[in-house]
Amino acid sequence: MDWLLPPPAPGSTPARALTIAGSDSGGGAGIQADMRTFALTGVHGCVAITAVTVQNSVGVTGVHTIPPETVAAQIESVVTDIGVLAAKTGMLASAEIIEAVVATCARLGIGADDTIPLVVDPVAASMHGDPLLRADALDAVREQLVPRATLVTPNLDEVRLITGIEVIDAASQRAAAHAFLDLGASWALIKGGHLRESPSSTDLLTEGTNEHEYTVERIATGHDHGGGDTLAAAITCALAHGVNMPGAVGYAKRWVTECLRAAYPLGRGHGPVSPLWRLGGA
Ligand SMILES: Nc1ncnc2c1ncn2[C@@H]1O[C@H](COP(=O)(O)OP(=O)(O)O)[C@@H](O)[C@H]1O
Ligand SMILES: Cc1ncc(COP(=O)(O)O)c(N)n1
Repeated sequence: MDWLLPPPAPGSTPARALTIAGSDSGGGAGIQADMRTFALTGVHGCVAITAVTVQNSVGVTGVHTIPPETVAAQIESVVTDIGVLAAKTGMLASAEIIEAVVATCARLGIGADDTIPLVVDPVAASMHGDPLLRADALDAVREQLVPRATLVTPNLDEVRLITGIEVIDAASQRAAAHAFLDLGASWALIKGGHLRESPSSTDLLTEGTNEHEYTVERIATGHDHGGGDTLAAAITCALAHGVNMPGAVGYAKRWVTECLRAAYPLGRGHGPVSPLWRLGGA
């Protein structure tokens, strides 16, 4: 495991990262997935909660959004005191919350090259198909959130929703990446996990000039809840450690692949990908 990020020395202040996302009461996705990956990577995680979801392994039965000014205040509070080296967004729930997050990030130098990298996972729905973003928030995603992103990490359903592009092969995956760059993201990572009939899963990263492909043989598991969050959280950790973008994505792919291998059943539905493999159980 010589590819892992170095752990902090005991008692020293670790790298800090911020997640701006929703809470998953089932503990597999959202804020909880991010904090699992942050902690097991040796990164101190700060949080700005955008929504409380009532969620278990079967689905989402309730969403209670946090007032946008409280979301903004959480970000401001931790960034101005604790200081973060990278940040990510997950479920942002509404156009009002997106506007508050983008304005606060702009003021604090998060994203769009103001030095603190911002990873945007444009979460629209849970894996069960339950909505996590209001339909009228898509314009705010396109016009405000994506242009702030140092990196945007959509899955193929989010690509279709945000750009209208149906990814079916390498050419349409490339077109999707360029559509996100045209919207204003600095880098785009188009995840291939949803091409379920393919024997491998390929993610494509580009900033418009260079392309990087990350291919992993498809792991057979019904337990992949929180996979996208875990990938984006691991990228955020690597960026907080100063790794460059292609290296950070390479690191995160190895991380999420181990987490997919270690995924476990939970409840009556889909279990989570698991960073608990890091604890080294037999
Ligand atoms: N069965 C699988 N085997 C290997 N890698 C996978 C598998 N499913 C998803 N991945 C990878 O996990 C990450 C999350 O992917 P994806 O499922 O596309 O997004 P999301 O979790 O946001 O829906 C990506 O890096 C993807 O390539
Ligand atoms: C609070 C929250 N954030 C994100 C997801 C997406 O994760 P998944 O696609 O695995 O359901 C989720 N289900 N809940």
